[in-house]
Amino acid sequence: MASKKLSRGVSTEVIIRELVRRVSSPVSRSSFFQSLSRLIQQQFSFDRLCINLYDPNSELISFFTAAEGTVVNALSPTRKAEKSTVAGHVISTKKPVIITDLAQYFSEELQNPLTESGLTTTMAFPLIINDDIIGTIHCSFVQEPDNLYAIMEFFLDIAPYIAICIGALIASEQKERWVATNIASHSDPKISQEGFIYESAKIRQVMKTADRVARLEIPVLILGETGTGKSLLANIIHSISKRHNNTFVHVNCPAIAESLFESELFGHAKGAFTGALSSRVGRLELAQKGTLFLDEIAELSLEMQSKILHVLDYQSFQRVGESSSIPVQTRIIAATNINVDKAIRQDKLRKDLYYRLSTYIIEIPPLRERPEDIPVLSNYFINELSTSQGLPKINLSDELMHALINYYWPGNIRELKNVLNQLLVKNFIANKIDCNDIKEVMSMDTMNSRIPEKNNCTDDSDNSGNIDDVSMSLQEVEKRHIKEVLHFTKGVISGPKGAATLLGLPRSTLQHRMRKLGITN
Ligand SMILES: Nc1ncnc2c1ncn2[C@@H]1O[C@H](COP(=O)(O)OP(=O)(O)OP(=O)(O)O)[C@@H](O)[C@H]1O
Repeated sequence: MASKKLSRGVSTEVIIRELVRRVSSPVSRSSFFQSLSRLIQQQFSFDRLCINLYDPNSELISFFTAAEGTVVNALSPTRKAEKSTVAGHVISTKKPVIITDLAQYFSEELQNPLTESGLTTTMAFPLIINDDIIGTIHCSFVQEPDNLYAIMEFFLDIAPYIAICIGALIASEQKERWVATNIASHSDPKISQEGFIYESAKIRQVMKTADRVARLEIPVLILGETGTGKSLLANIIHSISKRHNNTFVHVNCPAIAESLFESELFGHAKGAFTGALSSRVGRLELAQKGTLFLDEIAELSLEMQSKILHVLDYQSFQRVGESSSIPVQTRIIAATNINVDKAIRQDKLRKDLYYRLSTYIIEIPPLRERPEDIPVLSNYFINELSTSQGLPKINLSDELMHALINYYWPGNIRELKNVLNQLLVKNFIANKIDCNDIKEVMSMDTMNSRIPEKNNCTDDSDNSGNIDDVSMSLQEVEKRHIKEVLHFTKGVISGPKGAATLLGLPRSTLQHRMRKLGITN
């Protein structure tokens, strides 16, 4: 296939809208990929197009779906993200790669399957959501195209949207999987059909409220500590609202650099600033008729907060570098894990925005205040994690369950999930788990105070780090816990053995928290 000149007939904006439209209704990976491939073919010809997904925990790359075009037999569908490979390099640097002479680039001893299939030129781009790399997209050619630069620009424009679409598709696959495994047992009243697992009366009330609020068109503010399920609840509100056939766009506010936030959210006109080579649709517009979820909204600058207030008041916005207003029918759900009164007093959160958002506030209580949820959540996660990772299940003895129920859970459900994951791995390696394992996994040296004295798990523990000490604020507890984990990982933040993985947080979120809590590494 020879490369033809890049047609500017269809703008990237039209392609993006078409992609978003496709993922807004139920779609399979292969039909999404075929549509993408067809839309790209309308712009220029290529010989191979492929998308890889990346799992940071296992550091494995897998095909999103079968590649389009030239067959490259030697490529294994799941492989390690080695830096010596094109995909591995893009994943480790988060930067695109363009190679115009594959045969020369890869030495003989490092034969590349692409070269063996007759391809000479390849370009690969990172697929990034909220600063986390979820995969790579590769486009390869038998002959170097003469419009290589224009093709590169095209992919640079479109890659962030492909990432968002793939993220949405995978999230909906996960939800479907959950429904498939749990609907059969949904006579069990402990599991909500929408994917929120609970037993407590407190969460029953939260779900009741969410169900009512979802049917209204008002903004919602979700409050709760980190890892309590604010993002999951926002997603549920969207999926039971009238907007469920349109897109849910999740924006993790602190993960986007302040200088880029406005154009990320509102889009920009061509030439609006240096580097704005073409116009771009923002995330607000991507969520047209759907829901925009602004996570950790109080971390935004006051200027950006006032622009969001404008959207709420006038249902319109302006792209950066454009003077005309674009009407938008997007529902805004916001969340924060900070104390809002304090944030308003400290001028971190605009009072007017808070009032506008707080038409309806849903507060998710921390896990330690609803211990009834711990057994049902634990059993659910053990099933889910052991199935997805092919690990044998564990039976939580009364003693182990007691330890889980009496822990303070500063990282809430995210931390519980992470602890159970580590226990599954420990059990797989040693063929058993006991209180010592649980203590080790939960950094119990400092967090053991809630385990009753009679519990065997405490017999050799030092109770000095008593987090029930009323003088200790939650922030202090969080700070102390993060410091402990960093000490344990010898300062390593990312990677499978890093603090972010142990705490069950995205790396960028952990770094943000460390900055906020004044923790230097
Ligand atoms: N009740 C629940 N049932 C099942 N899974 C849950 C529940 N609550 C939270 N989770 C899971 O726990 C993890 C953390 O939840 P989520 O990201 O929604 O928390 P969050 O409050 O938005 O956190 P943060 O403030 O750090 O953004 C996710 O994997 C989510 O699916």
